[in-house]
Amino acid sequence: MNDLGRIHRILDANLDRAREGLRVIEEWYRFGLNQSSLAESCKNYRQELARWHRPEFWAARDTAGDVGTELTHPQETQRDDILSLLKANFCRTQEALRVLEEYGKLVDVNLSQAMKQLRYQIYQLESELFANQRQQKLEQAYLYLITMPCPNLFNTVEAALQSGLTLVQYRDKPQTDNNRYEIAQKLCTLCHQYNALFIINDRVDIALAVSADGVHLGQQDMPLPTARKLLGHQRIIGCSTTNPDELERAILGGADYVGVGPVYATPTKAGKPPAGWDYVAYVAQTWHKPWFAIGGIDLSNCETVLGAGVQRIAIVRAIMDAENPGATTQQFLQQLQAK
Ligand SMILES: Cc1ncc(COP(=O)(O)OP(=O)(O)O)c(N)n1
Ligand SMILES: Cc1ncsc1CCOP(=O)(O)O
Ligand SMILES: [Mg+2]
Repeated sequence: MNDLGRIHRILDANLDRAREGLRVIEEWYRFGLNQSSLAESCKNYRQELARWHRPEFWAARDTAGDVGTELTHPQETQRDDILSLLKANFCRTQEALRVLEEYGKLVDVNLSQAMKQLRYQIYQLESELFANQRQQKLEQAYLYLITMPCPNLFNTVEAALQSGLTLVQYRDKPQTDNNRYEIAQKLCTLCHQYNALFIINDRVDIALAVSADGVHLGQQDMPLPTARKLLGHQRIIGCSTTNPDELERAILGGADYVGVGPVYATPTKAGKPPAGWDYVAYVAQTWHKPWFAIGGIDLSNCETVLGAGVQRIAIVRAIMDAENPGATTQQFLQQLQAK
């Protein structure tokens, strides 16, 4: 085989690779998310790749003589969750397109240009998927667990995740940065194993460092527009609010959700006065994205809170301090579902 034949062989393998990666992604859009327009985009990209697959590329195929068929990285045989599976297939597709773009330059400049364009389109698709995926999960979350430092932090969070919790915030004020980073990393992995969103309190840098799903910012934390610049639109930003002015700033800044409270005075946020039920009612009328009532909520007053127009709640002590955090999580979820 001459060099041209070898290049055709590379193009053949990578056209297949890109199509396979896209097919895996397409199936999730179609059957996992019921998103027909995104599934359709994948199908169109696959068809475009098929149009570039010329007979001379097929003719150069030599599967039996491919020295790479035996090379499998251990990470390829197992994936932790659906997101890592999708990420791996986006990566596979983009790499194949990059190879096609480079080797295509030696054969057909139009093919090379088309592959470059397609690669950008796939990047866009990936960004949309991950942004979308997070927003959808947020929409579906009615119970938000906020952690507090405790000796059995991981077991407590895992028990809640096992009971169906899908949204966790890591809040750990008196902590050194290196410990905070390590704990955040472990919690992030744990939450993603259970397909739950993982948010970091206060710290945009830690959120970026551990690839968390987002950050929660209070009025004393980094300004929302700055955090948005750093985190981009793929990640979630939540804001604490206690009055209509703060809510307006959150709306203008493009917050994805807001915390509303404290609805009751709480030792977890000692000294912060309750925001008042009028403000709760105001948010219910004004804000159309997810919002979570927070502060002093437990199983004994949850029904009263839900009776005041609240649909979502954020909890620290009532779960973190519970004798049986899994059972308590279940009881909160049952009360929320009954509404
Ligand atoms: C969901 C949610 N709502 C409110 C807060 C409080 O944030 P903040 O006012 O910044 O106070 P700290 O939690 O940082 O003490 C929150 N963390 N989460
Ligand atoms: C962080 C925060 N912000 C307003 S109230 C609160 C703490 C809520 O904690 P708890 O659920 O233990 O009352
Ligand atoms: Mg804060």
